[in-house]
Amino acid sequence: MKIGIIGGGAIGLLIAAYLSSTCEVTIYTRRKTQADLLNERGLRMIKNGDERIVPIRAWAAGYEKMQADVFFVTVKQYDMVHAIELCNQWTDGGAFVFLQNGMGHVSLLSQLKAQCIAVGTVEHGAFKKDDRTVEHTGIGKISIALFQGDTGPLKQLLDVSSSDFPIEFEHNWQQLLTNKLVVNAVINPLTAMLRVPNGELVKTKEYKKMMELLFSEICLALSLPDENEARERIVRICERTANNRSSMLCDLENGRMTEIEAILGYVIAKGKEKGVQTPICQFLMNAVKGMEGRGFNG
Ligand SMILES: NC(=O)C1=CN([C@@H]2O[C@H](COP(=O)(O)OP(=O)(O)OC[C@H]3O[C@@H](n4cnc5c(N)ncnc54)[C@H](OP(=O)(O)O)[C@@H]3O)[C@@H](O)[C@H]2O)C=CC1
Ligand SMILES: CC(C)(CO)C(=O)C(=O)O
Repeated sequence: MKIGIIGGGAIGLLIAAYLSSTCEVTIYTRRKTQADLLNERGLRMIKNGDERIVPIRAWAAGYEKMQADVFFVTVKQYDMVHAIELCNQWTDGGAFVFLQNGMGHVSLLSQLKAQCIAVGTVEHGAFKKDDRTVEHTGIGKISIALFQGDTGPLKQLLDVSSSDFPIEFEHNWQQLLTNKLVVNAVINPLTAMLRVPNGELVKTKEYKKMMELLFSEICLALSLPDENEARERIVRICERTANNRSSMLCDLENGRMTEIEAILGYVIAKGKEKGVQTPICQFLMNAVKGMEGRGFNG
């Protein structure tokens, strides 16, 4: 099976490392320097302190046709517009799986000229140490749900799923993404603003209250059907990833843009549609946007 991975970041490198033992994998990077490095020196995967080198093929995206049975699109939300243009121009077949956190990408998917489109969530923790090195910091799974078309080549992913790197299929894409959205909408902005690891949100009494206030607002804005289940999921993830710094906190610490627009921006927009006020979400969104691109000393 041929796998194309668009984006050589933490998640792109992680998927490449695991699937290359059973599939023909090509990573399509944004920068030619990264593709050259991966081709010359291989991908370095670190897990539990052990490292292994995985020989890999990489190309800079946007120079020649990209071919695969399944493409995983692993760029961040803010690069999605360009990624869709890239896919339309340089692919002419294959199924697409979009693995972004948040919901911003969903409205862009109708612009993709493809027969089979799926979305998914990633429960692994992955950290890109340099352009060829990824550390697998938290073992989880990838869940995929069909967004448009029929499952076609996606079914083959079940054959390459393993206990080390499970890939599962869900029926309802909206539910799959909403469940993850709520987790990210609560944990990410709070940890980013308070500058604490995920576990602190459930350990510190005052932070737990902040979390509950934010969660209540999100429940109303999204009309969540089962609040208790959603609350339990958030607490479970805070506990399971207690020492992790959320991706939003890491982005701010490193002076990068965040995915806040695709996460809280979406919740705020949904609130507006329903006439639900979302002052806490707006407060946090402004706080995070104000900190973007500065690093914490800026
Ligand atoms: N890391 C994690 O543990 C988790 C991440 N996710 C989600 O997965 C998604 C990806 O995250 P992550 O891998 O951490 O992000 P990274 O920033 O590490 O990787 C994104 C990659 O996309 C590349 N890229 C951007 N535009 C293009 C383009 N036009 N063509 C080819 N490549 C491009 C970037 O290249 P360049 O380096 O040149 O800018 C970068 O390497 C996000 O939505 C995130 O929320 C979900 C769960 C866990
Ligand atoms: C689940 C969580 C909050 C883990 O850190 C995450 O997805 C993120 O940091 O973006």
